[in-house]
Amino acid sequence: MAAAIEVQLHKSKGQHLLTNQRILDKIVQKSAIKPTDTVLEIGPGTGNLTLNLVEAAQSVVVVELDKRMVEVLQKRVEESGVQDRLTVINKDALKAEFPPFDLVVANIPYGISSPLVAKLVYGARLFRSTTLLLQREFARRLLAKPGDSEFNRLAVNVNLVADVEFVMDVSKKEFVPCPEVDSSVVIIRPKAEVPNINLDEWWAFIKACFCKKNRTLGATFKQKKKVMELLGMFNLAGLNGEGKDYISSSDNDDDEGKSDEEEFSPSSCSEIGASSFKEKLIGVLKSGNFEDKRPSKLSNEELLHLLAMFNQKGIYFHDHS
Ligand SMILES: C[S@@+](CC[C@H](N)C(=O)[O-])C[C@H]1O[C@@H](n2cnc3c(N)ncnc32)[C@H](O)[C@@H]1O
Repeated sequence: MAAAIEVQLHKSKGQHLLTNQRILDKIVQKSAIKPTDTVLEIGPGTGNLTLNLVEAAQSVVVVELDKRMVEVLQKRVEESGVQDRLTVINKDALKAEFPPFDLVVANIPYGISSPLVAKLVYGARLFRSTTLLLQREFARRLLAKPGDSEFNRLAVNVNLVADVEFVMDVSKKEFVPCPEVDSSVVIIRPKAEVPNINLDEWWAFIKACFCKKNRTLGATFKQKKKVMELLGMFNLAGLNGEGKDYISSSDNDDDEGKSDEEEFSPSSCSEIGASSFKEKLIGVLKSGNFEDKRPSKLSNEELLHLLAMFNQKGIYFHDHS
């Protein structure tokens, strides 16, 4: 049975408990848990979902930050006589090392959605699927396709390694206390095959391309700041045009509410090197017909192709932010 609220709930820790048993049942059913599975649950709270998971799986590992929650959860699990199937890790899920598990099922604190999804999909542990209850806007971004207004860096990076399926919307009224936002359930499944690329470089490249996601790539790579950053890296590395060219992608993400940055045009001798490098960058974009394209409309295949073209010209991406 759901509910059992014996502790004061803190909004700052995302403590909104899901109390509708029909929705809890559907989350468990959609997760397709096998009786031999070990399920990882992040943020079990007082255990509304946990009690359902323990019934379906061989064992459940929960990671919960709040000791008060752990005490209530353990009491409920003991009352149900299933404590042997539960392992509790009383830590921050972003810092804890996860033991082996088959799948994740969780109603997570929304404040850690982004780093937690990254930790799961890019983490060392192999798993079958991750069923997550997320803030609706975040779920929509995960599900977005190129050209959708919600499509951004998060969708690009997650879609490189995983497929995301929409399961259902959940109204904020189903939680205690009622949060300000609605929710949605999605299932994330790792792709069977992922591109054989340097992921650190991919993230830096995507960060550079999406620094203003609706700006053309030509405009992005003409920015004075980018070119000058590159020049700095050039001098630092002492490469002077030989070997790898590193482009920093320390810019802020996304485009809302910021004025455009100045385009690079050389005004002194020290800026001549950067000017020719800018031409090299634009040459790559032009040769692939990418100059007028906006990153928010490009598929992962197109972005992978562009990265390969930069690499062929000896240009590599590197995040030193
Ligand atoms: C949205 S509540 C979900 C509770 C429960 N799963 C449910 O559906 O009723 C999120 C839970 O995550 C816990 N939490 C918050 N930040 C956390 C973190 N960084 N690591 C682990 N647990 C966290 C909160 O204490 C809270 O119990």
